[in-house]
Amino acid sequence: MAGASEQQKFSFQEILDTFKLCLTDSKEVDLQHYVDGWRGLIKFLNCLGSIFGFISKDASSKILILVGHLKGENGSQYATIQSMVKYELEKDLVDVTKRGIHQESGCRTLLRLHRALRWLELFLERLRTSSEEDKTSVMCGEAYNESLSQYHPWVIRKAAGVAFHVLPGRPAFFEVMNVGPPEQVVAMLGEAMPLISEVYDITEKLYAQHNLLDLP
Ligand SMILES: CCCCCCCCCCCCC/C=C/[C@@H](O)[C@H](COP(=O)(O)O)NC(=O)CCCCCCCCCCCCCCC
Repeated sequence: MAGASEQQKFSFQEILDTFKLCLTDSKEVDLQHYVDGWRGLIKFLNCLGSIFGFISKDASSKILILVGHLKGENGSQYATIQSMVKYELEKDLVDVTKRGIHQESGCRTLLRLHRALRWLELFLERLRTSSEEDKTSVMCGEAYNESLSQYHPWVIRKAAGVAFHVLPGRPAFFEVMNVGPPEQVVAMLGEAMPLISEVYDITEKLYAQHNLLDLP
């Protein structure tokens, strides 16, 4: 996040603002902003405790792969998710049927984050419409079961379930989000959700068009 050091308190608003910047005028998804949005989320996750370390580590490693592409000699091809897909498919840089020599393709790496974005969408929507007595662990678990879990083996699902249990309760969770009183959190989410959904939907359609949704 611009200007904020790792330890500094940050607002969840900043993270969602970064995601908002993802959409270009022609409705393409800017990869640098997408990556920055995830960086913010990982930072937030790290504030929740070391039990989430295995999750943030995996997400960070995927971010690093994408940054490598962005900073690489063909970086300009990675300006948007659309240009990345076009470039990698044209140059045969994607393992379409089984894991092979292109395990770190932008397409397969981003797909993992894209699937996690669906979890985020479902979780934030639950958070937005929740009431005081609702449990974040339940909201998080339900969102996970409806999305990301289908791509994970049993051990990961089990570990994720254990981690969800130690999530702070709704009031403390809102506190960490550092947005203001609950009404303000709800309003902020209401404003940001449509944009996150749009980023998700555009990516989903693009991947479907090119048969990339099952990349190994
Ligand atoms: C608030 C609690 C946050 C809980 C996060 C829920 C998601 C649980 C994901 C569990 C992932 C476990 C780590 C390992 C995953 C990998 O096996 C698997 C497959 O990778 P591969 O094909 O390269 O082998 N990787 C993935 O599916 C990518 C997972 C990326 C997860 C990123 C989660 C970031 C969460 C950010 C939290 C922000 C919370 C904001 C709420 C207000």
